Amino acid sequence: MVDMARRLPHLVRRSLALAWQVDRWAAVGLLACQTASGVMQAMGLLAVSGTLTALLSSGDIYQRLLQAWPSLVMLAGAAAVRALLGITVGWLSSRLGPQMSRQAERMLLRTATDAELAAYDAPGFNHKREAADRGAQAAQDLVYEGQDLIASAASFAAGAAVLAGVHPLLLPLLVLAGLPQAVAQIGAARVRYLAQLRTNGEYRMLSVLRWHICDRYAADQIRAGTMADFLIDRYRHTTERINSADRRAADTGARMSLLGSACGGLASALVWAAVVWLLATGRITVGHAGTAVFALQAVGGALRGLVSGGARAMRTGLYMDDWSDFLDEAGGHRMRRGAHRPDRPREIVVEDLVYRYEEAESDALRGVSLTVRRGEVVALVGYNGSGKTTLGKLISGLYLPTSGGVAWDGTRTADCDPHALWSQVALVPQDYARWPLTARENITLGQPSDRGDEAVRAACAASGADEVVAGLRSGLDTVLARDWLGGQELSGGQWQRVALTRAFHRNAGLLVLDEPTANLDPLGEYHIFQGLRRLAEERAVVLITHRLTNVAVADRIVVLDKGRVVQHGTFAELTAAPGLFKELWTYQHTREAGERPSAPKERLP
Ligand SMILES: Nc1ncnc2c1ncn2[C@@H]1O[C@H](COP(=O)(O)OP(=O)(O)OP(=O)(O)O)[C@@H](O)[C@H]1O
Repeated sequence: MVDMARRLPHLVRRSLALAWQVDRWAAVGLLACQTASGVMQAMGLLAVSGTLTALLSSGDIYQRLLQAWPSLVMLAGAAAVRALLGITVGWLSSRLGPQMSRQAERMLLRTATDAELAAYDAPGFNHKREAADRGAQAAQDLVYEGQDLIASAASFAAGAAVLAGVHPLLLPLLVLAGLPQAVAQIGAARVRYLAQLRTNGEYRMLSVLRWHICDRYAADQIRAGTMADFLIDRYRHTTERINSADRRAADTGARMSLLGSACGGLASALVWAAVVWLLATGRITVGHAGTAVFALQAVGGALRGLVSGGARAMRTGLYMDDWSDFLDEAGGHRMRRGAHRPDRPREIVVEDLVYRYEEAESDALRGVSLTVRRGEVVALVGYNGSGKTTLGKLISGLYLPTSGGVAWDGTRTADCDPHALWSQVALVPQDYARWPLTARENITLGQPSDRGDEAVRAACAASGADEVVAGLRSGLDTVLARDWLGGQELSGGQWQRVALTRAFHRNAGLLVLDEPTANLDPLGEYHIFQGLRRLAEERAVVLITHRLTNVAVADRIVVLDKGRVVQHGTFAELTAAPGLFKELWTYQHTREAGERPSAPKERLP
């Protein structure tokens, strides 16, 4: 609570800034209306007090009614204005609240894309991102909670003023009576928050399972593999774990509330006893006692409102705190690199490179050194898990070395502006994204060149995707997603051609192709490798492939094994020299020739 109180001003500032950003007039109007509504409530209470004092005073009833009349008018007026303000507050809140959450989500998305790629390998990052996401959703609750708090605070202030006027003893007693409930409710809110935080991982698993179970990409495998029962069972087990954590939190919260209410009840009895005692000992009049009854109820209600609103606001504050922390630090992975803006690289030098994934027990790459030059195709080959993809990502500046260096024309990737560097990278990863966008957007990645569709068509011709586009109902305007209205789905190989077209369309100085033809037919594959030399004229090309016949196109071949470079040379050199490449080549070559191969040493049974 102390920590929360310390961070509260920062949070309030950020929330107000959020409201100001999305709709400043609604934010100002809301604050003004809430404050006015609080003032009206206070005036109403003062009017009740005035009416009661007038009616319960001694004298002629006609005179007393006449005396009470202004207060009654004030009471009715305050109630009418409050009703109007209530409607306005409701209208403005429903405008502002959802917009605040959407804005908070957008800020979160921007922060997530500004985090280092390595963040996604750190288990804590996803956890923090999810907590922040919940904070973004909760942003709109702050509007309603702030509203309740302001109203309760105004009502408390009015009641307190009236009560203090009746007798100075009553107010401190009442505040004391409210304390146990306040502590209990805030404690319960914190218990619920912590339970949700602990089950974040389970929630993530649920959403992943939901996606896998319902999405069409795995629908055939779920049916053919008769997996539905297994997956739904897994879903049930996960929900049971969440339910049991929720139940425990609810039970603890209820126990805390019960204890708080019991203590609060006893304390309230004390307050009422004090009123009776004050009346019995002639310290207050009957009129004052009547006013005290109303004021006590109003202040009690306001206090309860303050306590429960405060507890809810504190819980929302904890969620918002996660969001705010994430915005500041991107889960501890905000990109902080240099400002150098590299041109098309002439030479990329990798020197004594070591890379270890977060929390991995060993290095994925150890002591790797190589050079990639413009106009060259460098092929990376090796067994699964030998580090080829990781090396490709380090050369592209997607990861930063754990030690050693990757330098583009003499400047380390860590010292380069990452966005400027990536604008010089064209990457075809093994698992390319299938964006539910038009074919054109899928190829240009939302960044059309000055030559417009002409450049898109040239890239399509280079990858063989021209035939794919020709078969689309609306050509480049076709949305590549069957589920979407008017969309059309592509085959695996057709998607790979689109992924290659993206890279060919991009005017980048480094082309990284990770298994670029795994899904292509032999003709498509031949076409790509034929075009590779021409592409390399103006670029540095890094080619990762298991098809060793294709690496003949490379100027140099780097052979990796368990994260180390074990051989390098031209195709002719490596097929002639004994070593891993020759073993792999002999195995693949003889197999393709239909002969019975002998397995490479130590690897295959
Ligand atoms: N995100 C990750 N987190 C932790 N370890 C990883 C991650 N990605 C890869 N690794 C590990 O790093 C090593 C190298 O993986 P990498 O993907 O670079 O191999 P590869 O040679 O490209 O394999 P393949 O031929 O199967 O594509 C492997 O041991 C792998 O388990």
